[in-house]
Amino acid sequence: MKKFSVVVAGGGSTFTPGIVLMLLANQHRFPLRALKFYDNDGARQETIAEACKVILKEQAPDIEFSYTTDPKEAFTDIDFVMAHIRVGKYPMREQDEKIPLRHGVLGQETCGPGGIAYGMRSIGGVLELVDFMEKYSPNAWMLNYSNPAAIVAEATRRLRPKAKILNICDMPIGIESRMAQIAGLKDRKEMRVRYYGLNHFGWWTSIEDKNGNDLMPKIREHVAKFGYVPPSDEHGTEASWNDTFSKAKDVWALDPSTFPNTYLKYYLFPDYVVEHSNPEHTRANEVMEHREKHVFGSCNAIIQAGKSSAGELEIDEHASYIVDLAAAIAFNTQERMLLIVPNNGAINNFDPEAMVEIPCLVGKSGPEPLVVGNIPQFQKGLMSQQVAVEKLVVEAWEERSYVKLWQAITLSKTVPSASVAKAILDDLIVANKEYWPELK
Ligand SMILES: NC(=O)c1ccc[n+]([C@@H]2O[C@H](COP(=O)([O-])OP(=O)(O)OC[C@H]3O[C@@H](n4cnc5c(N)ncnc54)[C@H](O)[C@@H]3O)[C@@H](O)[C@H]2O)c1
Ligand SMILES: O=P(O)(O)OC[C@H]1O[C@H](O[C@H]2[C@H](O)[C@@H](O)[C@@H](O)O[C@@H]2CO)[C@H](O)[C@@H](O)[C@@H]1O
Ligand SMILES: [Mn+2]
Repeated sequence: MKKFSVVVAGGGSTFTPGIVLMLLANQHRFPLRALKFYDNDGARQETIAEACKVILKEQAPDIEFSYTTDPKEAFTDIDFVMAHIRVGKYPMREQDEKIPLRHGVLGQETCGPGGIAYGMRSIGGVLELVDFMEKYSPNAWMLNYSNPAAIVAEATRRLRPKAKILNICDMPIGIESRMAQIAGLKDRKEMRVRYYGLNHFGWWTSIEDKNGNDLMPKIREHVAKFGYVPPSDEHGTEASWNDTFSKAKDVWALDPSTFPNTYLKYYLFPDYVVEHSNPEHTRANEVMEHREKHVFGSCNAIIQAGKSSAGELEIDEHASYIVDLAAAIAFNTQERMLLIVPNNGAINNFDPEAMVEIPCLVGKSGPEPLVVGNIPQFQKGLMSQQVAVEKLVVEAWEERSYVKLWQAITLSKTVPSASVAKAILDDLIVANKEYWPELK
């Protein structure tokens, strides 16, 4: 079987060790000859990389491993780029979440003004990765899950239309895992789903088992009472995430014929989110206090001891969708996956140039979207407003336009008025002066 060369862009990510463990657990279906890390923060990456070096030496010494901050070294002779960068890292995520709250508007990583600010930072970073890939390994594919995936996907559609890049998200994977548990199945892959929307803004319309039996009624009975909180939670979900999974029951009530992506809570219940937010301590603080501390603490322990058992790194099961995708391209498996792709008529009564998150069959030439057909007025109205926000952000970045970015924030369903939008925008400009293009 052919072996592949992969570069992880954003090697210093807290998700890198879990993804490396997942890649090692999937060598039978996606074997590696080489694995490289690339990051623009060498110190952050070195800690993650030196610990992963110990793990790789123990488990797969024949995989050639290296890490670098040099794009030419990183992107030469690779088959896949797995990209998960966070431009501005957690300190800027904290600003994305706290600045809107100062103006009575929800602060979130990928939604609302926070997501717009994050998008204005991410576009340049991801386009740079695409250009490195095309310069040094023109036949490679980029599997991008750098957020905000919706804005990044629109930017790559518009500004790198020929690039071999697939934009993906693991939120549906996580929710489907919970749905499978609720339905009494062992794994989400025992389900066959139909879904449509934008990234972090979608709905399931059909869920069947492999024999075509409708699982919606059983799942619906649970979601109506408990949202996506499963009967037993072996993973020990963090409180704020548990609240999000529980709130899905209220989001579901707005269209009981479907199941919602959890992110719709931010657009349909922004008042609830603001009431339950602490402007001094947001999700970014939780992640820095938990995931970042845990991952870097484990990596340092592994480096000190020279053995992986000294740390408590866990395989990122959800990330196996990345191998599903890479294997589908490498071996033409025709895997059925939710991907963020140009609509191009798949949703018949929606903008053909919108980037939509829908089921696709994936093979060596990339994704082949399945037809969705017409969508209802409620979802169409919500999606039209949100996709206009995402498109305006990309136009604002490309044209360096203050007014278009003001329009984008004003148009967001999470923002009450143009005056509040302007106040938030002016604060975000100051906070992002190192990262955004200068607006005129
Ligand atoms: N698509 C999804 O469903 C999904 C799921 C989980 C995480 N993510 C995304 O994965 C990314 C990583 O998340 P994290 O919490 O581990 O962040 P993190 O800050 O721990 O890691 C991000 C890394 O990217 C690096 N980086 C930033 N800008 C860069 C650039 N221009 N070039 C190269 N490297 C750069 C940083 O130095 C850092 O090491 C984020 O974008 C996050 O939103 C997406
Ligand atoms: O607040 P964070 O940084 O913990 O999570 C934000 C990300 O949340 C989603 O990814 C989840 C995923 O859905 C879940 O199953 C599990 O794997 O954890 C992931 C990260 O927590 C969302 O899809 C991402 O886009 C967000 O960045
Ligand atoms: Mn996501």
